[in-house]
Amino acid sequence: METQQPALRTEALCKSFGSLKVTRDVTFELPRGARYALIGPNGAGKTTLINLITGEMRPDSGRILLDGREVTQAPTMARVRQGLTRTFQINTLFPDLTPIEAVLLAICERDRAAGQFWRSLTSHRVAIDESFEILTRLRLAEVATRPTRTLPYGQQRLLEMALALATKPKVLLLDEPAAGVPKDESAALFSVIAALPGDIAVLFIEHDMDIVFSFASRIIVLVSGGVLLEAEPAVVRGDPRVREVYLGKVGHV
Ligand SMILES: Nc1ncnc2c1ncn2[C@@H]1O[C@H](COP(=O)(O)OP(=O)(O)OP(=O)(O)O)[C@@H](O)[C@H]1O
Repeated sequence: METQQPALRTEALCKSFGSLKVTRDVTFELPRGARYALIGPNGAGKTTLINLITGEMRPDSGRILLDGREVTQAPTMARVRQGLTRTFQINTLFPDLTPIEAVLLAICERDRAAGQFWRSLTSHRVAIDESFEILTRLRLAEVATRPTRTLPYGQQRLLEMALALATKPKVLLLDEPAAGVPKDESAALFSVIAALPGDIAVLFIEHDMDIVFSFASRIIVLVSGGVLLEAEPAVVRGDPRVREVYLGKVGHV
């Protein structure tokens, strides 16, 4: 039976490093299928918030719920098994593997973590088919057998997303997925993100406001660790506080 729970919910999350408060009472919900952007000036606490949600850091207080189940103290891998996956700002790929090898490995690792240690020949074929499906969805099928190091950087970032998809996520957290990608390729990369399956909720950090306003259905604005505003793009664009503390500075609105 479908539940009405949001895919992800945070409640009053707080985190300090010494006397520096980097996450202040952050409460928000990510509904199923969401395409939300997390924006804010440098140092606003965006990556820290992602690290708290994934379990790479523990909050000082507050709660995190995945599909209504509390995971605040759960290890990162347990959260991955419950459908929470992230990508990083930096490239984390193996340069000598091909995309099909990398995605297959990720699928085998997923199944091993789920307790499925042994595969019949038929199920290997199923895994290969699944790998090609993922690569096709991310427009990487044509380069599936080329070593990763020979791929243009934009395709390497797409391969990172393919590896994330191999975990069968319900919530996908993308930390600057287009970082380092030439501007004319980043819109193509985000159109792939927008076209991900409708049951995956996506939260992405992105600095390019043209991209944010084109691809986010809703925007969370973080300033000094706290949520200044969460609203539809048109409302964020017109909010004078956002202009003043963030957008005005970079002059994109
Ligand atoms: N492990 C840490 N120990 C101490 N301070 C940290 C740590 N991680 C982050 N900070 C500080 O916390 C604040 C928030 O950093 P964070 O990386 O979350 O911001 P951000 O919004 O992602 O920034 P950017 O847009 O530049 O990536 C910054 O002042 C940063 O220096």
